[in-house]
Amino acid sequence: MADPWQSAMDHAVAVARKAGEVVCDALRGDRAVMTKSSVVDLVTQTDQKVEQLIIQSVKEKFPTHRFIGEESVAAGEPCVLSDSPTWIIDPIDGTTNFVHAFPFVAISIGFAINKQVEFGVVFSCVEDKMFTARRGKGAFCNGEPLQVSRQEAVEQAMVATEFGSDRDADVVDKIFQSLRNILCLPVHGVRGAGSAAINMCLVASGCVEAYYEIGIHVWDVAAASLIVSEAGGVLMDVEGGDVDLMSRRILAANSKTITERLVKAIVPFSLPRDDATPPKKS
Ligand SMILES: O=P([O-])([O-])O[C@@H]1[C@H](O)[C@H](O)[C@@H](O)[C@H](O)[C@H]1O
Ligand SMILES: [Mg+2]
Ligand SMILES: [Mg+2]
Repeated sequence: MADPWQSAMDHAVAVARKAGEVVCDALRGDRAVMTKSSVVDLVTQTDQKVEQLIIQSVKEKFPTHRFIGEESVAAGEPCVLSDSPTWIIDPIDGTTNFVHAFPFVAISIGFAINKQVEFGVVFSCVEDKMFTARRGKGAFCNGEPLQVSRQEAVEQAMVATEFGSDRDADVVDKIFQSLRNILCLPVHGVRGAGSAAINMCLVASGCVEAYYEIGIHVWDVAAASLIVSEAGGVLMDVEGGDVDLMSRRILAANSKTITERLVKAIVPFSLPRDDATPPKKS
């Protein structure tokens, strides 16, 4: 049977590529910086412009579909994942990188029905890498199949994580305790690309064995979560239960063995859920 969502996925790839051109062009010019939840939670006009570009272009083709977009939620739209077809958009994942022209930024577009991600598209535009996954049909980078690493010895693993944008001293202490525990397992190394979506695509590509972070949002990880699982990886909560994309926490790895070792090392904490914030607009 023909895939009912193939045309939506093709559209996502096309619009992600167009958005990538806008982002790469903007990287060559001035980038005025604004702040959101804190002085280190950054946003630019390009984030807003790219989100509008994606939403408008999807609306023209799929007028009944719903959206969860990072910048729309920041502007007061609700962050609700219903059973309806929903596009989950991060127009620039890695805005801090974008502001500093650190060359890892991605456009992330996930598409969910019945709260399940059906396809995911992550375009790392400076690298010109188009990561795609369709549920049940594998994960790809520029058309080449992806496979997670087969390394199950944590002592020989590379782990990706991020410091996030929370500067509360207690939170920062917990982040450092986790890092200390992981470095002393020991592991080969700890890395961070500055983009949750790219970190997860690195797991899917077999370049790092795992990525974890507390503080991410659903738009950072929705698309890449499918890319990881379709590449043979495992998704979990940082305390070891089922992953919940609204919970602000994620652990993505190549295997259950690695996730179980990391769960013991990560110092967990909780943040308000993405779907807990009441919308500012009625
Ligand atoms: O704000 P944004 O650049 O779209 O997304 C952020 C990036 O993915 C960053 O690497 C991660 O540490 C944050 O948790 C995300 O919110
Ligand atoms: Mg993001
Ligand atoms: Mg973003």
